[in-house]
Amino acid sequence: MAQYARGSAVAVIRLRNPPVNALSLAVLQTLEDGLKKADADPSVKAVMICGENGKFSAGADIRGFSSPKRLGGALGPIVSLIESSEKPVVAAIEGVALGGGLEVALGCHYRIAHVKARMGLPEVTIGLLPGAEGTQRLPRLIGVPAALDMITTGKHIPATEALKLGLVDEIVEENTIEAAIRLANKVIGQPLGPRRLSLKPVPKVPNMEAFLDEALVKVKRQARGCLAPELCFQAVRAATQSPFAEGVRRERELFQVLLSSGQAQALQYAFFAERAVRRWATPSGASWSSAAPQPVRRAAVIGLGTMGQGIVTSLVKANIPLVALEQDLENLNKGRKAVMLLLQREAMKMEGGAQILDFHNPAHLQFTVDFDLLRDVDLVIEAVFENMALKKEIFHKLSKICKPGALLCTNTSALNIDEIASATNRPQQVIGTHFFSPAHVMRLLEIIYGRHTSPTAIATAMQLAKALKKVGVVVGNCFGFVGNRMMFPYVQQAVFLLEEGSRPEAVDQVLEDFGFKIGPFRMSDLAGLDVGWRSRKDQGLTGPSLPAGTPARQRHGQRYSPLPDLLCEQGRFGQKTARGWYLYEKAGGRTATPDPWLHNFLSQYRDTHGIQTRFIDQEEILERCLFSLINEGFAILAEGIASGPEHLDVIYINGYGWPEHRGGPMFYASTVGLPRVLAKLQKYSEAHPDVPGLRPSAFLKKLVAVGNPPLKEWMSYLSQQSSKL
Ligand SMILES: CC(C)(COP(=O)(O)OP(=O)(O)OC[C@H]1O[C@@H](n2cnc3c(N)ncnc32)[C@H](O)[C@@H]1OP(=O)(O)O)[C@@H](O)C(=O)NCCC(=O)NCCSC(=O)/C=C/CCCCCCCCCCCCC(=O)O
Repeated sequence: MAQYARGSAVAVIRLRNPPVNALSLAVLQTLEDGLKKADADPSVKAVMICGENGKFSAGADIRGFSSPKRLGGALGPIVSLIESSEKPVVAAIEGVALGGGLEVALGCHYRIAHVKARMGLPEVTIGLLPGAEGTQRLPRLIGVPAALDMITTGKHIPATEALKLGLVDEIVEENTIEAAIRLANKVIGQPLGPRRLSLKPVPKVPNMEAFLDEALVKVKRQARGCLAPELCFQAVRAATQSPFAEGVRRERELFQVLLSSGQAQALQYAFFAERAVRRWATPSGASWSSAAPQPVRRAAVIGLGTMGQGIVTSLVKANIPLVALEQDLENLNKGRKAVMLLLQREAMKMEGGAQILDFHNPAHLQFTVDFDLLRDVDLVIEAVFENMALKKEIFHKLSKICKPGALLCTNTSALNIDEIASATNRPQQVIGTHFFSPAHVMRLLEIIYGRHTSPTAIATAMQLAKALKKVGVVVGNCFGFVGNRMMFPYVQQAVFLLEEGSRPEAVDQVLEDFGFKIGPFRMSDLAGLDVGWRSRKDQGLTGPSLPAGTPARQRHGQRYSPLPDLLCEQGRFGQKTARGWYLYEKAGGRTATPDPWLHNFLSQYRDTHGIQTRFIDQEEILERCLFSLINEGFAILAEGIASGPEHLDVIYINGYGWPEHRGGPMFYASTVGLPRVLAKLQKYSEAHPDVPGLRPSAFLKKLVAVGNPPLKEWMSYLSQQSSKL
């Protein structure tokens, strides 16, 4: 609702819809009523619009977009109504003014903001554009380059930047509402024409067309198949080419295109999924609603390799004092140097960074080789390399040294949390925290509870994720947890496709065209082929422990491809050795070039194993890779490793470069239709009976049998059926 109050010559309209004053139809109705009332009341000389509880508005109620009938172009005409008011209207912006909220403010004649307020038009991030005339007013106010940047990226800007851009007239450090009322009183009677943005011309940019053409190339490159950025661009371009009213018509057309696109639904699903996973629960009944986190006043990181360096950087950025520990002085000095470099780079990106990131102060960041300094920390993150024996040794030591309440976290991408916990005297305080590389950049934190992990430990790890500005997703303990477990069959299919006739660049291209940031082979070259090789050796799948006489392309009766092992045996570890699935310009180089040596090697390999090379089309590449990954997702849900499909989707979007406009793998499966996913898996499984990853999961079959229910109902079928699965 919006609340109308009139105590003086200034009428106050307060947007009110907790927690973020989203603009529902009811809020809009009362806003409209308030404006009309103020207009009709001769004692009212000016109007001030603000939001309840220190927040202006986070924009249109996103949940309303799922029933487009009800939207009916509701907001644009109200923004016009504000602008055409004969009495000055002042927006008092506190907290956030986002999307439709900022568009309301753009309709006002004056905008005054609190210094801590943030503003933005983030519609593009939920697959839309600012459809309440924002694409036409913003360029008129702050110019095309700045408006394009805000509208096509959706970034939030602080009030100080908004002032520099001319988006607000004034910023205040104290009471914004009082300041806005003062301003409203001051401007009573002043001409409003120059304050009406729809009447202003779009400021000229020298060589506007060339500027726009260049901007479009950049927008398209960054969009990677997502429609909204380009349509946002087109709406702004319309502002530069047409009068206001025509630009608004164009904006509406483009808005409707986006609203009915599947992409907007996927992105809005992703928005709510990210919030839904905060409400974690485990099969034993522990949950966010009853578990309280314990404070983390001081932390420690063990191991200053690539992961440890990123984790330390993240903790410093979150202002958590910490001790960084290495096994010896040589590694400590190497690690310290790398961390300092990372922190300097991060500080340069931040306004006032060097002061904010106080990393030269040993009270905030201390480097040591002395385990004893870990006695009084509240939380330890072990980030040494993936070796069970080493990790157990460290945890055994930690359980002797650390104070009783300290939480012991292991950064692992696959190892058994229970086994690591068994080395301690406090398994209830051991938890997996799987960071993604680079750890100070990637948003995902997979949080893995073991058999004995306490609800407090989970709540504390989730709280840590929040402090680090990461998305924490709580999952159960199994090999590879959720993310990597789903990745195994995907990568396996990619390699099988090479055996059968494809090439790395063809497979990568299909998956990158689908929207992945990087295809499986480029990804593998980046991560280093030796990582998987070491793990396969540990599992006895290759290397000296492989029993003599094991067939080259079979393990435990299942199809196995030795191709990645053969590359490693040739010293081809990917980017670090300048050769892997591709060729690179130098060791550590980034530019992947298809490698004739590899093509030849693949042909010889097929000849050796009597494999007939065949042409594999894009559809088969996409389906085999994606559907096997999705199939594993259904198995994970059935086993209770994750409490809902949203968890899997949030993990894939934030940790594995899954295109957000496709909503995550499980959402994607729901849009393809589960019967189709099942039919395709059945087809491929019949063709490859020795590949368990293609054998449809019982849960998927069940969902198809009950009539392909919507994703939000999937888990209810699991509880009815779990005993029969
Ligand atoms: C920065 C935030 C605002 C706050 O972040 P944070 O403090 O971390 O809190 P969160 O956990 O993110 O959010 C708290 C809860 O609030 C929910 N939320 C947040 N924003 C919205 C929203 N816009 N709509 C609905 N719900 C919202 C959030 O889900 C949390 O609840 P829960 O935990 O999930 O239960 C941050 O939240 C943020 O960035 N929000 C999104 C901002 C955004 O994207 N805004 C743009 C929205 S689109 C828009 O404005 C488009 C305008 C174009 C034209 C529109 C024309 C039609 C308008 C009419 C609308 C009619 C709707 C009909 C519905 C009806 O009446 O029934």
